[in-house]
Amino acid sequence: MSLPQVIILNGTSSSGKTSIAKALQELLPQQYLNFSIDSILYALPDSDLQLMKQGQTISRAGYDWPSLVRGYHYCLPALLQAGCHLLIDNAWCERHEKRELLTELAGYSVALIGVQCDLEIAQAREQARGDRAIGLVAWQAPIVHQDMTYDIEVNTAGIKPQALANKLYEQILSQPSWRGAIETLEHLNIYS
Ligand SMILES: Nc1ncnc2c1ncn2[C@@H]1O[C@H](COP(=O)(O)OP(=O)(O)OP(=O)(O)O)[C@@H](O)[C@H]1O
Repeated sequence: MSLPQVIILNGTSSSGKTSIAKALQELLPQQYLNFSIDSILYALPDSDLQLMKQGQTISRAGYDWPSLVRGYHYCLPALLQAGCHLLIDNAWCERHEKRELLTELAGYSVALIGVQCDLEIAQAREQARGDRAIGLVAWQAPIVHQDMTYDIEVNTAGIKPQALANKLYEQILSQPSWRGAIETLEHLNIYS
C-alpha cells in the first residue's frame, strides 16, 4: 500500500491535532511536513499575532483573514509539486474554506482524518493552555465536522497523543483506498 501524499487532520482547536501530527511524523517512514495555518500566521507582525491569540481585533491596514486562509491553501499544491508530502492540521469550519482546500488538493491522494474531542475536554484544554482565544472551541465545535466524509476518525479524549498516533498509523497502513476527500468535495460542489 502506498502512503497518501497528504494527510489532513481536521478538528476544533485544542482537539489535539498538532500533538498527533508531531507524533505521527516520527512514525511515518516517509518524510511529511507538518504545515498548518500557523506556518502563515507566524509570519504576521508579532503584535498582530499576539492580538489574534487573545481573540482581539487586529486593526492594522492590510489585515485580511480570508486572504491568509487562501494563501495557506494555495501553498499546498506548490509544496506537493515540489515533491513534499504533507501532514496538515487545522479547524476547517466554513464551507467555502473546506471546498477551497479540497479543490486545491484534487488529483492528489488525500487521507481525510476527523479529530474528535468532547466539547468539555477541548474547552478545559483551551483554558489550560492560555494561548488560544477562549470561546474558539465552542464556536468551531458545531460546524467543523459538517459536510465531511472522513476516511478515519479518532477521538482524543482520555488517550495520549503517542497512543493515538500509533493507532492512526496502523489504520493508515491498512486503509485500502482514500475516498473521503473526493466524496466530501463532490458533496460540497453540489450543496455549496
Ligand atoms: N490526547 C491528548 N490528551 C490530553 N491532552 C492533550 C491531548 N492532545 C493534546 N492535548 C493538549 O491540548 C492542548 C492543545 O493541543 P494541540 O496543540 O495538539 O491541539 P490542536 O488541535 O492542534 O489545537 P490548535 O488548533 O488550537 O492549534 C495542548 O496543551 C496539549 O498538550
